Formats: sequence, structure tokens, C-alpha cells
Amino acid sequence: MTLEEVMHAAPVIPVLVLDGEHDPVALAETLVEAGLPVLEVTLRTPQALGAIRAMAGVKGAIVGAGTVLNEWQLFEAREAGARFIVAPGLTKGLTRAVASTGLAYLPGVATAGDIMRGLDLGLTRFKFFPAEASGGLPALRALSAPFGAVRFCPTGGITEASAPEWLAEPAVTCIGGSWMVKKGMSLAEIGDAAARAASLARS
Ligand SMILES: O=C(O)C(=O)C[C@H](O)[C@H](O)COP(=O)(O)O
Repeated sequence: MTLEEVMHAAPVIPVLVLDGEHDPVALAETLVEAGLPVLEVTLRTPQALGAIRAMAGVKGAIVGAGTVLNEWQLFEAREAGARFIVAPGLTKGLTRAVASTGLAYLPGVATAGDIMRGLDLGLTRFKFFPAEASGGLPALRALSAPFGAVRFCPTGGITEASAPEWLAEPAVTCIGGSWMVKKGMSLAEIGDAAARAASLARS
């Protein structure tokens, strides 16, 4: 699966920090059914790899690993069945390692220098991270201006309220966020929030 396909599959990628509160399969089924098939499971908890393995078997789910910081985590994520890899930043070593696996790769950028290093490595699609803390929409607009062909998946600090303006931006293909799956939400509440996110329009 190409990164382009991953980024176009849904307007919003739920960023999941799984700690055992919900059964991963039931959670994935809820999100897919609501219209959010692309699921980023962050490698921040001990449950993450097992969850990727379980969720990868859910019909219609496109499961990837987030917070991938090094080659070891990349290979663990691939072995668990991740179909795409998300990193908070961009390094040459991890970019080359992911390229050797053929998996879709969405590394994080926050500066023009980051983007230029990514372009040098053959990348044109990036996560803009942390989106709000890096200056929000004005920063993304200014940053994307010199890079006409580059497209972004802003993530970090985006809320249900701010999501529509991010998605209206021409340089934005999709956005990531955790607001659909917060601690204490029931599966029904998650399904409702995910359905609202899935119905958001893109530019
Ligand atoms: O760990 C990573 O590599 C990440 O992907 C970080 C996440 O993108 C943000 O934590 C999600 O941001 P919120 O929607 O503000 O919760």
C-alpha cells in the first residue's frame, strides 16, 4: 500500500495510545465501521505491538505504527503487521531503513530544513508535527508556500473544533488526532466521534 493510498483513505487518522482500556479488535471494528479505516497505533505502550497484530486482522482496517523512532521498532512493527510507519521526526537512517521494507512512511517535519532533508531523501509527504505547538495553520501555510508539490498530514493538538480548518488547507491531505479515542470514552462514544470525523470534507 502506498503512502498516497493511506493518506487518501480517510480525512482523519486516529492516533491511538492503547493501554488495555478497550479490546483492540472491538476498537478497530468500531473505527472502521464509523468510516475511519486508517489506524495509527503509537508504540508508546507495552500493548501496542500486540494490538497492531490483532487489529491487522480486522476487515477493512489499515493498521500502522506510530512513534517509530529507530530500526528496531520498525522491524518489530513490520513483523506485527503494520502497513505504514509514522515517526515524529525525520532521520536519514530510519528513512532508508523504511525504504528497504517497502512500507509506506510518514515522517514528521516542523521546519523548512526538515522538509528539504526529506526531499533530498525522495519524500514529498510529511506529518506536520506537532502541528499546533509548531505555530498552527499560519505556520503550515508559510511553510508549505515554497514547497508546492509537498503535502502534509498535520498532527498534534488538533481538535474536533479545529479539524475542519486544517482539512480546508490545500496542502493538507489528511490530519491525525487522538480526540476520537480519549480515556474514559465508551465504544459507542468513540464510534460517534469517529463518524463525525469521517464525514469531514477535504480541500
Ligand atoms: O507519538 C507520536 O509519534 C505521535 O504520533 C504523536 C501524536 O501525533 C500526537 O500525540 C497526537 O496528537 P494529539 O491529537 O494532540 O493527541
